[in-house]
Amino acid sequence: MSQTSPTSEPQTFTAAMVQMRTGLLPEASLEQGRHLIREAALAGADYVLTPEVSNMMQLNRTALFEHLRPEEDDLSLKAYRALAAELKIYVHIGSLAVLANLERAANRSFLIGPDGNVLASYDKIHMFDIDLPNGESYRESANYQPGETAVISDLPWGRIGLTICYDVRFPALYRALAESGASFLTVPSAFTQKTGEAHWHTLLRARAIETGCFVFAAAQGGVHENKRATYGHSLIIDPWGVVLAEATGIEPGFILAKIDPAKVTEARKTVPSLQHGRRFSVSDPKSGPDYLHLVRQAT
Ligand SMILES: O=C(O)CNC(=O)[C@H](CS)NC(=O)CCC(=O)C(=O)O
Repeated sequence: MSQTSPTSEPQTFTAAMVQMRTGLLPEASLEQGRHLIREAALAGADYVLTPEVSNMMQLNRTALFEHLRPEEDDLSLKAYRALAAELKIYVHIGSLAVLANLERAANRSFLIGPDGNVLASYDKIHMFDIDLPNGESYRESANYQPGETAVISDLPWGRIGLTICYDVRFPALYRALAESGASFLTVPSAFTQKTGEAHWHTLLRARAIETGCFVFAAAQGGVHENKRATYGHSLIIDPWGVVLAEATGIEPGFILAKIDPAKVTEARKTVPSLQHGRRFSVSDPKSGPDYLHLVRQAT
C-alpha cells in the first residue's frame, strides 16, 4: 500500500527574522542588513524577513527626501535582489522608504525570490499618526502615501500575507489575508519602546490565534541615530499562538525557527473560528438595524 503522497503536505522550512538598528543613511543600513541576512542564510534560513524601514530611519522630511529614490533606482533593493540570488533564498525586505511621487514616500515591503526577482510588493496601509503621553509624536502620513491594497503571494510552503507595523492594530486586514488563503502573516516593524512594552506580544499573538496563521515579526531595536527608541523583541509565532523564537531584547541579530505548515491546518481544525465568522449585524436601538454600512445582515 502506498503512503499518502508526499506532495499533499507542504514541506517544512526555516524562517529567520533579522533584527536591525537602522541608521540615517541607506549605505550603512545596507551593510548591517546584508551581514545579518548572510548569517541567517548560513544558519540554514530558507526565508529571511527584515524590519520596517530597513534602509533608513529618518523622520526629518528634508533629510529623508534627500536620500529617497524611486524603487527602480533604489540601491538597497538592487543589492538585496542580488543577495537573494546569490544565497538562493527568499529575502523579504520588511520595508524600504522609497520615493512614491514628488511629495510623498512609500513605506513599501518587497518579497524577493531565490532568483532575485521581486515577487510581491506592498505599501503600508495604516499610517502611524499619533501623540503619545510621553511627548513622542508621529505623523507618518505627512511624508508617506498610504497603500490601499492588501497583498498576498505564494511561497513553495504556502501563501504569505504582507503587512507592516502599525497595520497590526487592524485585525480585519489579517482576517482578509487569512480568508484569502494566507498561512503566514508578516509584520515587519519599528514599534516604539513604550507601545511595544504594552502591546507588542499581545497584538501579534492575537493575530496568529484568530487567523490560525504563523506570524513573522522582524523588528527594529534600540536607540537609533535619529534618537528614536524602538522595542526590538522580533518574534516567530505559530498558529496556536506559541512563541517559537524571540529576540531577547533590542540588539541587532537574528532568530530562527523551523516552520511546519501542517500546523496551520491543525490549529484551524481544533478551533475553526475562521469558518465561523461574519455571522452578525449591528443594531442601534435608535436608528434600527444595519446603520453601519460595512456590517452585513446575518443570514
Ligand atoms: O518613519 C520611520 O522612520 C519608520 N517608521 C515607523 O517607525 C513607523 C511609522 S512612524 N512606526 C510605526 O508604525 C510604529 C507603530 C507602533 O509603535 C504602534 O502601533 O504602537
